[in-house]
Amino acid sequence: MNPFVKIRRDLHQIPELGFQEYKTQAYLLAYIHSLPQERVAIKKWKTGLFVKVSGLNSKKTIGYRTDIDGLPITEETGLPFSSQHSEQMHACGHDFHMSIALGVLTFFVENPIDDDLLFIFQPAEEGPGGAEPMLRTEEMREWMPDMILALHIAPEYPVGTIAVKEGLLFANTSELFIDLKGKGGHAAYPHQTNDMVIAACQLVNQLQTIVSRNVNPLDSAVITIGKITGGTVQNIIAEKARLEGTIRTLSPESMKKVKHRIEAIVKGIEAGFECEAVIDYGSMYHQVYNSEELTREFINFIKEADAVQFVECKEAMTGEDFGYMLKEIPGFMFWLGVDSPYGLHHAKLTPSEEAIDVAVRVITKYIALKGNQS
Ligand SMILES: CC(=O)N[C@@H](CCC[C@H](N)C(=O)O)C(=O)O
Repeated sequence: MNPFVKIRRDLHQIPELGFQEYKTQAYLLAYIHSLPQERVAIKKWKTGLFVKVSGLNSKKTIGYRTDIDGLPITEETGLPFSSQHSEQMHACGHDFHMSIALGVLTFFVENPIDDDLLFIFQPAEEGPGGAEPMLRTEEMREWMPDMILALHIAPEYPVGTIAVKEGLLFANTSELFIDLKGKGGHAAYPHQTNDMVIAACQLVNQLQTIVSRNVNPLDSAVITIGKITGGTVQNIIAEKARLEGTIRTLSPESMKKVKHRIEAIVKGIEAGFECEAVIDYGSMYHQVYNSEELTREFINFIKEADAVQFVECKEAMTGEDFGYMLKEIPGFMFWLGVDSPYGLHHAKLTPSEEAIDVAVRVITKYIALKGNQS
């Protein structure tokens, strides 16, 4: 078995949520320590890692970033190497991202190039976000890359496909939490209460009018409420309810407008139901904007490469805190085809492991080309 497929399977069994990636960090460290150490320097940051591989005659540093956290999902793949952690799963491919990063890292430890390489193993991509605080660290300042790249698995594309575009690739995101508090009471006396289950239902419906009525149809936005909680038991009218969701927009300006509308609608619910509402926007991610020049060059490289097909994709409403890194460092993110019948964030996501070797080969070739140019 390809050693990086084995690594993917090991990591798949130990998914951990943002900033709790202790076993993952220990696994990554044990593997990296097993490599020849002459050119390797490691710095821990919370549950993440910075790993520098020194070049032979460095003029610049090339960064490669992988995320390392899992999601709160109960796995339903039935795979023999399924998650051993209850209600946690690598359902967004970060096990793939990490094994590919280790494959690339191993190659350059064994085959050094001119330039230095910085591998960033970043916690908490699914939330609350590790990229922005990592950027502010002394370690990052000291080892700041001159360019950076990252990938994300794409279940909808076949293995051997790389999909990318110049400019905007992923949306601006903001989490959304709304707490409603009214007056609970006996199920048979609704006239004496302010029912927060009804308020929450109304609010969800009204929030969905923002995208259809307030956002320019030629622009795009998404408001998804992924979780509703409220009430205590079937014959008590709920005093409290909570909505948890996320907002996606194609520009920071649209994000402001959507939030303004959310606040107006929530005020209306407060007035209409005589209840209190508190909005919390949680964490926000800057859009992923690919450097035109580097992406164009990468696309030309892919077009020439054996065993990979280039697909020019459209922007997606997914979010990625890698956007913060791209705000400060020229670079790009791309989609790697992994051909899964179930999509990202699904309990049955089963990406094809053949994509791991494809990715390691293509990325090492690209980095070798860039890192021997000085
Ligand atoms: C690639 C991907 O799926 N990323 C996540 C990022 C989530 C950020 C945050 N927790 C939010 O929901 O706004 C995504 O859901 O797009």
